[in-house]
Amino acid sequence: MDNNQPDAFDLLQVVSTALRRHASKDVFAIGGKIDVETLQTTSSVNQGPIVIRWDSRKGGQGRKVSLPVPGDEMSSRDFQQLLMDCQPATFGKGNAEVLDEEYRKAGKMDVTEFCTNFNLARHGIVDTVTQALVHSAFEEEVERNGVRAELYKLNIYSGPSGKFKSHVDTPRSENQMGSLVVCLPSPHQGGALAVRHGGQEVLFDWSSKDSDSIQWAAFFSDCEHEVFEVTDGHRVTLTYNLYWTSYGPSLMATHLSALNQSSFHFYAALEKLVKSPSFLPNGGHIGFTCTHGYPHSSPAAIPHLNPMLKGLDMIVYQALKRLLHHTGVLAVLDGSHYEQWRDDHEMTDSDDSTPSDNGTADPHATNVYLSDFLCAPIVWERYTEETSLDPESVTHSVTRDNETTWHRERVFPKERVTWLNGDPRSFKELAVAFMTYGNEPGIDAYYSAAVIVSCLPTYDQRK
Ligand SMILES: O=C(O)CCC(=O)C(=O)O
Ligand SMILES: [Fe+2]
Repeated sequence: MDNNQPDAFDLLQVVSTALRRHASKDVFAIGGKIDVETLQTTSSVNQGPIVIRWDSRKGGQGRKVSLPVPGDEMSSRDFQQLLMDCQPATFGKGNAEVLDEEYRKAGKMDVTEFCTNFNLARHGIVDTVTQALVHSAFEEEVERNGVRAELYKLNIYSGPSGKFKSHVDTPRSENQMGSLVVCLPSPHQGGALAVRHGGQEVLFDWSSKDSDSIQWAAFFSDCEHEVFEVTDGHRVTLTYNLYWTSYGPSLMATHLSALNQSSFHFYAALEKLVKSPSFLPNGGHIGFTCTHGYPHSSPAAIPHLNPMLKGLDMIVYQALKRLLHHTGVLAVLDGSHYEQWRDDHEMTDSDDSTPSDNGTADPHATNVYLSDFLCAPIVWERYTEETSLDPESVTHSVTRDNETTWHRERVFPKERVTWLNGDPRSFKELAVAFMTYGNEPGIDAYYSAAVIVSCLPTYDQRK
């Protein structure tokens, strides 16, 4: 073995440390890149280069410059004028605003002095920040579900000595969660941004000779950061303050008034249905078969499932939740091979309480096995004459102190569900729910489809 090679165990240890339980907190700065080429082809309306417009102090005229700055003389002159129209950037020291070029050497233009066609939302930057940072800060912070970015300043750090020494940004409100820096296409050398937190550092080096991309970084407010010296060229940035919002993309599942449901045709029809005395007067379950697939592999994923619903599934979930409080996303297990097996062995259903048709032939209702997770972990089922593949009574083993015991549990109750859009088992997109393992070698599987099921109270209760 090469002694200079690190031991695989040490390498693994580094990975484990990085991924340790609270690793989410280690995500404190993220960044990304947009190629200028992509920029010019992603929108039919807002095509072309990034443009900055401002009122020049020279003659009070409106000026504009495109980035990257085209090679012609006039464009270079406009860019020079932008440099001249920027003011020396200050920074906060205690309560005072200080100008000290040893600490910060940069030009700035306040947001009231310029405008730009650069559009954060168009490039998904805020979406990415929300996705990556909101979840890193999630834990107890219930009201922090999304992020809003507010343009703050244009800054130009020019070579040979543009810089901003180590500092923490002053929060502008208690809702401020971080800062976002977007580096516009302009050739420069040096000027890397270092962001530090908890003894770790992330470096964003956007220096480039050919200014072919927009690069950005976002970080939490409590991170110390610094811009190293720009040795050549001009590093042009837009800075944004990032604020928490109480509403975010994943919140729709719990934010029931987010959508005006009454604008949907089906909502009025559904409301009428559940208010009708002739519809399930003794109560029951109503279900909707999801139109998208939701792969999940553990019960722990359940709390995160509702926020992930897509399209019509989310709209129906909201509607049912609003009308009938007890609504959940579940799986329907396809127990057909158990039923076949049972019939072949001329056995009756093990559970006498299995709901029946009650004499009313409702073509929309079927008896199904429900699971409260969409794709259960492998459940070890021991084949016995009586229970082979019975979804209602899964047998699983627990090994403790080298001793294995077998448990039988009623994990997948059979319920009668009235379907709003058809029994999921008639849809073809069923996902594997769990695998069973018999005494005989061989593996079998149940299949499942995601459904939204609500409990409908009796008519007297829901009146
Ligand atoms: O330009 C950067 O990368 C960071 C600028 C900065 O830290 C600030 O404006 O407060
Ligand atoms: Fe800063």
